[in-house]
Amino acid sequence: MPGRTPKPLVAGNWKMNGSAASRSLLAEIAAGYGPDLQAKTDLLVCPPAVLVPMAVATTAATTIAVGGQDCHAKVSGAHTGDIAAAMLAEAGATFVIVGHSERRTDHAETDAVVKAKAEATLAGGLTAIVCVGETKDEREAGRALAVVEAQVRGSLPAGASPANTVIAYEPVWAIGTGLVPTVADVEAMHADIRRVLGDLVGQDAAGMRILYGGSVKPGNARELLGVANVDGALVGGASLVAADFLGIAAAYS
Ligand SMILES: O=C(CO)COP(=O)(O)O
Repeated sequence: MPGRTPKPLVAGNWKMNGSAASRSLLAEIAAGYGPDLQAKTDLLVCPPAVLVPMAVATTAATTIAVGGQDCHAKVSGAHTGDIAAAMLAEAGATFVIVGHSERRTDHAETDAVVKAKAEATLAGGLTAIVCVGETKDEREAGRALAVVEAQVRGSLPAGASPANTVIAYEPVWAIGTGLVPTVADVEAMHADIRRVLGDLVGQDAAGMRILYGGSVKPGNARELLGVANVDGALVGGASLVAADFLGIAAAYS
């Protein structure tokens, strides 16, 4: 059976979790990521920045990619506590998550800030995972599609292509709650994001990966990830348990 196009990506966002002991989690994930799984699904782990070198070293003999969870829009300078895309790249990361709703909320990141960070990611030679998603109030008001469309238009980096940019649709109300949208709602949203990408990048839209995120677990992965235009998952809590993360990755096998 031919694999899906674009090739699905299952990405783990560890958020502010993990320690040096997470080496064993990564070793377990690596051990379970066999040739069949590798052929169908790409795997990425995004630990806190200080754990990136450990994750890179632990996965060095595998095809598992490592990413950061944020970067600054500037390449260097007086930005205490921040980290540049090039620093993540030097540590061996190849992806950066930008515009996660937790950062949009905790750090008041606007679409313009997210776009600048995504552009810094591309300039550093890494792939940006640009996160978008509506709140519960916005969905209940019937504004989900419009809100996400505006976020995609406002956050997509200049020069975005399937090789350097991934979109992650994460409804804020589904993150860490166990709640998930209906298959019909996921299908409608992902189709709409594809349409908007068509406006923005033309034919390249077809090859750009659009991930779903928000309470993805092994038990719902096949249903959610099997939806048209869902090209993988951005996984929070379940990415911290090897069997769960691998179980989600197996959704496309
Ligand atoms: O925010 C998320 C991934 O970035 C999703 O988190 P959960 O999978 O824990 O709901």
